[in-house]
Amino acid sequence: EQTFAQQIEQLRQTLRYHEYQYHVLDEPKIPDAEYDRLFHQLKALEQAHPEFADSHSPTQRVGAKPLAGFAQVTHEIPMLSLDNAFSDEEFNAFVKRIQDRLGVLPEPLTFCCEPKLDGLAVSILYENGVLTQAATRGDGTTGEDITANIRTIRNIPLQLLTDNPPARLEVRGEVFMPQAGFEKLNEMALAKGEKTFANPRNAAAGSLRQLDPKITRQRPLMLNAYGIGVAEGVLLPDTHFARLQWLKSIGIPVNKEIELCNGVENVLKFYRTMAEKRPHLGYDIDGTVLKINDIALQEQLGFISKAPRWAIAYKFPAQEELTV
Ligand SMILES: Cc1c[n+]2nc(N)[nH]c2nc1OC(C)C
Repeated sequence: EQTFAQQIEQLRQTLRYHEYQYHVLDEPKIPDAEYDRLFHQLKALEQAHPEFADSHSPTQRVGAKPLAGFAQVTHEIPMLSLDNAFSDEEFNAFVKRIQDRLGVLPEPLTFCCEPKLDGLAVSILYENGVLTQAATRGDGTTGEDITANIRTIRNIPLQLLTDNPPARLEVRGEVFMPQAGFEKLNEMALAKGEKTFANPRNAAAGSLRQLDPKITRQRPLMLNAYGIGVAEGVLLPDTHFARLQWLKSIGIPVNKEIELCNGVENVLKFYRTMAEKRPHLGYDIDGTVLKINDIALQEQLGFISKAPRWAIAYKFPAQEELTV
């Protein structure tokens, strides 16, 4: 016979596990209806036993009341932008600059290749495994505190799925709105005579800038992590790809198109493959981000004033503006 505290704790663990299977592994183990039943069972138990309230419970996604404004957050590590390439020649020139700078290079040079999601870059801080703060990129140094809104995004865990979480871990990634959700949102806005959004990126930005988390919660937003900022109390893997795999293992969603490419030819093949996949992904991307995978090499290369020397966004030609 379980105590109420044990029932509540067990339901919280079960729901976190199923959120991970669904949102991170894309391998749900139970039907959505069963998940909903467990969720409402936990909600009822927590309401009946407020002495066991816990702000990190999977039920605690919607902030209390609307904010009057957004507080400012200073990024401990600046969130820099990326240098762009618009042709193979420009990408090759990027690689040549790296070769000139590093002199001897591992052969082949391994790149971690990622789709560049067309959303908003955010920073999410977990302290001792629980989500404590989230901010927009802002100007790279200072962003807006959007913690309450980030907490409403279903594929962002409120608690990391690990028994020994880092003291502090800053996850960096892109919040975006899938195309299907964007079209549904605009249909509803039209039906209600409200303003529609020009594209999913604007819809994501508008949804994250809502002062009322109850509105943000109704918007179909998702996160895909692409990097780590601050990390304390944990020994991180020594390649970028392994770091992303580690993030995924502790419950952080990472885009499934990301792959390692050895040598420039394979990187350019990845770029062309992503260009072909682009119309069928179900979300907007505006190019790829191609990063030196080895962290030691990244640190040797460092950053130009505003962007890293070790990464470049190879963008697609601007898509003809879709008239919504
Ligand atoms: C600004 C940015 C944006 N993106 N998007 C991806 N996929 N990776 C990535 N990395 C970024 O910056 C790091 C290279 C520092």
